[in-house]
Amino acid sequence: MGTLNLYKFTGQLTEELQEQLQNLGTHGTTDLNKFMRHLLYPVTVNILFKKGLFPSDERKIREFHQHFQAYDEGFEYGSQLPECLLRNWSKSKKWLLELFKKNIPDIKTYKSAKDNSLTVMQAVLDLLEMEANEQKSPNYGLLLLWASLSNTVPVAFWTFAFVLSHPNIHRTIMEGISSVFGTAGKDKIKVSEDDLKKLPLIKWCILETIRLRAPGVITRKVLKPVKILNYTVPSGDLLMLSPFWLHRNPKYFPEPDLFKPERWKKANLEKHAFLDCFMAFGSGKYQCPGRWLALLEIQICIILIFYYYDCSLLDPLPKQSSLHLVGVQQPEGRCRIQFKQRK
Ligand code: HEM
Repeated sequence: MGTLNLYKFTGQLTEELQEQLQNLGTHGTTDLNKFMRHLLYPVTVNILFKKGLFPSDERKIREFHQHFQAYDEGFEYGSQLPECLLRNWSKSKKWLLELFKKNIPDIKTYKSAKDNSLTVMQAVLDLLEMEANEQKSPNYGLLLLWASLSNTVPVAFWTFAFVLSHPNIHRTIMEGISSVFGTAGKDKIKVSEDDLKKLPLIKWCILETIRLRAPGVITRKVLKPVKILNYTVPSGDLLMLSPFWLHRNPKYFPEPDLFKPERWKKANLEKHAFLDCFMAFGSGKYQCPGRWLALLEIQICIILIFYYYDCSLLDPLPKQSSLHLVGVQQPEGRCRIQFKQRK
């Protein structure tokens, strides 16, 4: 998932996203959060684990959504409290673990029809086999599933909502997409690394969204006493850093509360460097390994939606919920969009 292999995902992501968008129909009104889940759950699962792992049967899709959402919503408490206190959360966790237990043999032997490359989960399974730790495979599967969906879906939601609530930015993005891919049509398009480079505003919008909706805290347990200024923090204590508040410091991000994608012009994104003090993906050894894939997935998602559909927001930009400290901020209340296929 590093930057070297990243663009090998471009074709797959474009195809999977187009497949899902075909189910959307020609026009309609829908809840934006639900829309993003229906688009990104199958795409992410089919790419990271194996094509076809995401169910195609209506009832099973509903079951997956219900259990993943219950697991995601309860994660902060569920990962710390005894499971007997959180029956529903525990039930959904077991359901998801069972899904992986059942499918791991198929994931292991899966071969892509196009090339022989491994999926991300296959690479994880190989490592577990080398470490003779295979009994933990379903748990790693669930970790990868949660890490890949729990932040990417709300970031895609917010990016879309921010762009639609800034008409000038929306217009510039639409013009950019038309200049690269031609006027809208119903035909499938291919998205290349070069095309993405011609549309930097989309990437800036995603990063600006992540800056504004960054995780509340990132935590580390102190293993050896550490001196910070005049304090010595003893081992066993927890040290926390808040990307959310750091990103609101005007010293590092002038006019921090405004959605200003153009501030990302200064970042050397070609060299894969973010702006100084941008900490939404953590830092150091345990920095998010999926960060470049997440950006790529959301970029392509935005390009395709705007290429095929004219969209508008039917509700004001929702507030962010203050319930979650871990992970990016979730929206509070409904936010509907209207979409109509472009001719
Ligand atoms: C915009 C979307 C995303 C955001 C904001 C995000 C953010 C984060 C953060 C803050 C961490 C903790 C870093 C630390 O402790 O220093 C993390 C860890 C992780 N992320 Fe992401 N992430 C995103 C998308 C993804 C995706 C798409 C994947 C998988 C393909 C992924 C896989 C992981 C994994 C496996 C870890 C655990 C790393 C470890 O503990 O060594 N993330 N992410």
